[in-house]
Amino acid sequence: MMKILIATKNKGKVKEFQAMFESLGVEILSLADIEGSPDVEETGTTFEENAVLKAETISKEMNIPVIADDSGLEIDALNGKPGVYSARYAGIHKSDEDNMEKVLNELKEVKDSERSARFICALAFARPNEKTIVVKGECEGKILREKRGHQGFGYDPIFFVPHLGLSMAELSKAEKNSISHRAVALQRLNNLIDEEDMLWQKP
Ligand SMILES: O=P(O)(O)OP(=O)(O)OP(=O)(O)OC[C@H]1O[C@@H](n2cnc3c(O)ncnc32)[C@H](O)[C@@H]1O
Ligand SMILES: [Mg+2]
Repeated sequence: MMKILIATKNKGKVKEFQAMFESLGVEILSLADIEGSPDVEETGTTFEENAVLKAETISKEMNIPVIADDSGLEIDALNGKPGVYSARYAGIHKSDEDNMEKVLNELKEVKDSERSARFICALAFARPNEKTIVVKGECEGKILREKRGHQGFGYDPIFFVPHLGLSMAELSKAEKNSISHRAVALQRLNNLIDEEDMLWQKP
């Protein structure tokens, strides 16, 4: 079975990639499996830049193919914030809970009709001596007034998916992985790789 390293330390992302890659016959490793792996500083101003930075740094260092995910939440009433700062919105050492609380507080006075938001996921696939591929996926929704559900990770409990009538944290793993920003991006990456005739699974 082919193995791919996902350059992330986020356990929520790793679980979702493992589930989504299962059907492609690819085994997923993450930076959590590699002792002493470096923290790549996310200095980019876009999701794509940060994904490329993370993937290329680790791919060069280890000389293997690497996928990196840079993702986050864009809220229209906050002019796109927290955006690329989603992981550290409430501060560097703050938790998902703190981040959600900050968002809920900032949106206290915002009407239901103006609470539109989207999750964004940029994936970069970096390989030694090849051009890096970057794709982006989105998932549209609205910010709730309080947390709902216990599945998923990050901002999922405050993100409402209108066409399903549930929060992202109320969806089963399979449901989230069929509609999420990460699923859309991975599908796009898979299509590009098929076009390049470079299938995940080598014969
Ligand atoms: O950089 P790595 O090591 O991959 O891990 P990270 O957690 O720092 O990941 P990002 O820099 O991409 O920041 C993503 C932020 O957006 C949140 N996020 C990303 N995908 C999400 C999802 O599917 N559901 C809820 N929140 C998500 C996540 O909780 C983080 O706060
Ligand atoms: Mg990060």
